[in-house]
Amino acid sequence: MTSFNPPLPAAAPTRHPSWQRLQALAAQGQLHLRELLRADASSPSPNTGRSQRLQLQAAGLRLDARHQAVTPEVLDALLELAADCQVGTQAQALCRGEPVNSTEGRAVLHPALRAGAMPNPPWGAELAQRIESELGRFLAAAERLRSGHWLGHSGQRITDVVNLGIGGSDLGPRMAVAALESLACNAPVRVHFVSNPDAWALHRVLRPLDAARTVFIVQSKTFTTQETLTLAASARRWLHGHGLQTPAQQAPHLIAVTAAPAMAAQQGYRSDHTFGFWDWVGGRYSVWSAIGLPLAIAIGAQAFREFLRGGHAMDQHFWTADAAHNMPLLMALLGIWNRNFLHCPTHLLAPYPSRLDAFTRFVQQLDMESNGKSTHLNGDAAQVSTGPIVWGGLGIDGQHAYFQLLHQGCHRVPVDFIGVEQEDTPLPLAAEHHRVVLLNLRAQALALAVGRDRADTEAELRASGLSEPQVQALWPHRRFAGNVPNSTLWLPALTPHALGALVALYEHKVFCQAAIWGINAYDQWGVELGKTLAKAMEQGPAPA
Ligand SMILES: O=P(O)(O)OC[C@H]1O[C@](O)(CO)[C@@H](O)[C@@H]1O
Repeated sequence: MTSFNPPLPAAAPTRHPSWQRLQALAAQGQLHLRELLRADASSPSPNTGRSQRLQLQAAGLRLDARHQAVTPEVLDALLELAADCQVGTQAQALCRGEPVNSTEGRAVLHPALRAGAMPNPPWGAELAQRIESELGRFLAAAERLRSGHWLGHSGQRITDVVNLGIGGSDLGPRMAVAALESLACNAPVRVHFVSNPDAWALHRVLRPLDAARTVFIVQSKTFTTQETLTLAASARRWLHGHGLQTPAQQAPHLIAVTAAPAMAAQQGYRSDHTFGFWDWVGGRYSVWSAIGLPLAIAIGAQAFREFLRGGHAMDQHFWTADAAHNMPLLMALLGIWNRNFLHCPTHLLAPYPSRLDAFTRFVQQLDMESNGKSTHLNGDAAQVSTGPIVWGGLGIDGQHAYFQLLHQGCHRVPVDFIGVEQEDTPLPLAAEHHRVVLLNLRAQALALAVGRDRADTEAELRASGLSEPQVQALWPHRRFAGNVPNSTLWLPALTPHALGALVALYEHKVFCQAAIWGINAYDQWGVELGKTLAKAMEQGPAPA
């Protein structure tokens, strides 16, 4: 830790008049979403009204937030809150490399990793040059593996790469490789991921592999994470057991990615097989750095650069769009309305494309490790609820599992649906699959918003021929309260560019919420405690 220098003495947002106005608006009670949507449809000024303000486009993505339970007055007050909390000023401080991670005295500059040859970068040309040089190094390694120029000890071409890492050193590249499977499945090298030090997790992956054709990438920002080092030691033992006994024999089969290259060197990793990043890249924001190497191997250097360009396109939008048209800011503000004023403690992510299955787990770390905080930057205990519990999974599967609770349970759970407009699967009936998927997404989003009221339910039961006493006995069980806030994000297709934009969108959303709540999104002292205790327990009896 270099210094303790909070750039802004952020305190509870409750001090702002806009917060109090929002409280008053929430206390007044709001129209049911059914009514809001009816009013939208009959609005004399559909181009300036609620509906228009809740539909935005950015970096090729489309946000439809018309199912959010906000009136124009609420939207105005939320925008005022963003202005009061100086979200824009805080975003500029981040880009200038100020130590916005104030408890660790660190800058937070992951947007620099995806900025390419941006003119006059706020973080300086020298840093931009260092980033480009490391990017060039690891992309060249990815291409050498893909083209068969990176050979194993016995001169054989590499067919399998196994990523060993956990948390941010696993979730980002794992999610992105799965999301871009239409590119990855044609790769000349298969990419596998192991994060869990449970022996079976590694054994399951290694069982069919040929050691002479396998490369391990040991990914760890700190190079001290016990889970990853346990896996790495076991991988080396496996190489040894398959005839690669000396360090020289093992060297072509081992790559390290870390912000602590000296630690990797101490453990015997060759410097030309070590790729670096910097302490100003948080683990959960590191997929844009050399931590993205498995992704680059799976999709190739050109497509990886396209992924970076997608992220940068969202950055440009975030930095330049005015507040009312700013997609990450709007998502953050709607989340704050749901969390702090409608008192929804959880937030569901429901991607519908099966290739986005791992996206929820990725956002869980991004959001919950960043905004799971209860201290304002000025040291005060949190006066407001901060990050929600983020959960979910593939929407279609959820429909047949936990969506019942969303429709008729006692919790109000805001939802982000995610869909793709264009399907690219080479199956004869792919268009029909896509139609069914989208139909379900749209039906769920609408059902959650409007529900089904007593009159409609009664009418439906009467129409089915039931007697009046039967209708009266049954309607409460069939009623859906609705009024569940939800948004749908549309990707044009599952491309590297769209995925990059989607990831950056959620990163900026998390940033905006932290800026408003006045918390540090970039430290994680809670998980550090568990690590320290595990080490202490290894050395002696468990502390009481
Ligand atoms: O990359 P490392 O240093 O192995 O850390 C892995 C993960 O551990 C954490 O520090 C805590 O879980 C995460 O923030 C990080 O992504």
